[in-house]
Order: sequence, then C-alpha cells, then structure tokens
Amino acid sequence: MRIAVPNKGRLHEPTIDLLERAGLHLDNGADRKLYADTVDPDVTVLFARAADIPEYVRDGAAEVGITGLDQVRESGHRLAELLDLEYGKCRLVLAAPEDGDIESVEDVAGKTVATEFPNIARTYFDRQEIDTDVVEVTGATELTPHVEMADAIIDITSTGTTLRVNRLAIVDEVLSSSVRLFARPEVVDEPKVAQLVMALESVRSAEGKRYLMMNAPRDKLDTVKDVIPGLGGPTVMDVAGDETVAVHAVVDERDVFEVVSDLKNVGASGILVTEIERLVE
Ligand SMILES: Nc1ncnc2c1ncn2[C@@H]1O[C@H](COP(=O)(O)OP(=O)(O)OP(=O)(O)O)[C@@H](O)[C@H]1O
Ligand SMILES: O=P(O)(O)OC[C@H]1O[C@H](OP(=O)(O)OP(=O)(O)O)[C@H](O)[C@@H]1O
Ligand SMILES: [Mg+2]
Repeated sequence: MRIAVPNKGRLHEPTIDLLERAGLHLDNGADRKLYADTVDPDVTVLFARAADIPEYVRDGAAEVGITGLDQVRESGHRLAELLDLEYGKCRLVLAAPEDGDIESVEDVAGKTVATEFPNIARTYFDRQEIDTDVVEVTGATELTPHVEMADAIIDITSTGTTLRVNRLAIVDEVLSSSVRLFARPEVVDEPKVAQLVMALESVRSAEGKRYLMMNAPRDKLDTVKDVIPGLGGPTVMDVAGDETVAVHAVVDERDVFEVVSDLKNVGASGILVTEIERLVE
C-alpha cells in the first residue's frame, strides 16, 4: 500500500508525526526523499504536494492519501473519505474589501473573484446562478483586490489574521475543511487499508487521554473506583499480600488534576500518570 502525504508546508510535519505515532515508523532520512519505506514492508509513503495528492490517489500512484478536504474538492475527483484527522482546520471563504460595496454573494455578480481554488469557486457561483469572472492565482490572493486585479477573493482563513491585515471582510463561507484520509473507492475494503484506518484511529482515540496507575488498600477499592471517571471500569490487579491492589484506568486529560488529588485523599498511593500513544477500542 502506498500512502501519499504532503511533502512540505504546514501539513507535512503533523502528518509524519501522526504516522509515527500510529507505529508506521518511516526510514531515517525520509525528510528530503520522494518516498520512504516504513516498518511494514507492505507500506510505502510517497511525498507529494498537498494539492497533487488527490490526483495521485485517483491515478493509482497511491492507494490512499492524506490531505485537506479543500484539495480533494478542488480536484473534483471522487475519492472515498475514510477518516477526518481533524488538523489543518480552515475555512474557504468569499471575502471582499471591508470598505467596499460587496456585502453578499449577489453583489459579486458581474465582478471578478481571484482564488487558488477556481473549480470550487466556479461550482459555488454556478450553484447560486451568479455570473462571476473567476481568476486563478497561485498565492498571495489577499493582495489582488488592492491592485484592482479582483473585486473579491475566495481564500483560506483560519485565525483571520491575513484577512484582517489586508482589510478584507468575510462575505460568506464556501467550505469548511480539515485534513482527511482518502482512498480510491476500489481499495476501501482491502485489509491493509483497514489496518491503517485502525492505527490512525487509535492515535486519535488516545489524544487527550492519560493512563493512571496506583496502589490502593483493598478495603478502599470501592471508594477509589467511585473517584475515577470511567472510560469503562478500571482494571484491578492483585499485588503481593492481601491488603493492596493495583488499579489502572484511562481518564480524560482534563480530569487528571482533580482525580489525582481525590485518589490521594481516599487512600491511593504510588499514583503514576502517563501518556497513551494509542488506544484501540
Ligand atoms: N492558515 C491555515 N490554517 C489551517 N490550514 C491551512 C491553512 N492554510 C492552508 N491550510 C491547509 O493546508 C493545505 C495545504 O496548504 P498549502 O498547499 O498552501 O501549503 P502550505 O502548508 O501553506 O505551504 P506552502 O504554501 O508553503 O506550499 C491547504 O489545502 C489547507 O487544507
Ligand atoms: O487566517 P490566517 O491564520 O491568517 O491564515 C490564512 C492564510 O494562511 C494561508 O497562507 P500560508 O501562510 O499558507 O501562506 P501561502 O499563501 O504561501 O500558502 C492562506 O493562504 C491564508 O493566506
Ligand atoms: Mg499555504
């Protein structure tokens, strides 16, 4: 199985990090190569531009790909979405100069809109039957209204800083995007693909969770159990001697602060809090 992942830019590192945490360690020195082997002899990682990944997958150069939903929509290819990986969150918006007279989508009729996403833009305007001239640019889209190249833009925003700095206001949201795992429809049932989905899901399930281990007096076990907010009941193990048991549990990271002091108060000792790499549910 070949997995196409972004070769650079903001999506590169979190994607490599996710694959690593999923246990698919990439060969050393993978960073500057075009592809990398992994610990699994049947899995290779291909590095491609985020915008080209849908084409790699459609074409069969890779079975699956990891890239933004915006890129898949822009490509127009029909790919199966297997997982929302929930990073690279951004919105594609229609924006226009703050002090101009474009306040709704209808105001863009007969005007020019610059974008890196011409296919998404045309579909968006066609659906609303708004006749607009879409001009394709490959970056710095926010500049175009200031140099009379365009009256409005369709571009990515996340914090809103770039729009604000360029005195552009959001007129409408075109698409809400995040990074997804995509596959060619024909391969979705292949065992290797299912294995990858499970591995990536297990990393996501472990995020924000901690593993608690402690000793507790056997006669306090019920109170200890009451204090632990459960993802299922805790695991209880006998330890040498009759009076003490070991208790293990998975808890939400945001509960740890309170739970640990509660546990201490009800008699637990030797409390350990550790990170969880993966959680297969
Ligand atoms: N500001 C942002 N916040 C969150 N996600 C973003 C942002 N900009 C882009 N993305 C997501 O990252 C994807 C890749 O963006 P892009 O191709 O522009 O690469 P980049 O990371 O910006 O690097 P470069 O522009 O230097 O090539 C986009 O398709 C989108 O899904
Ligand atoms: O709402 P904000 O947080 O300001 O983010 C939005 C900006 O981020 C992206 O640009 P990027 O930084 O990737 O530069 P690029 O134009 O070179 O892709 C995007 O094209 C916007 O310009
Ligand atoms: Mg960018």
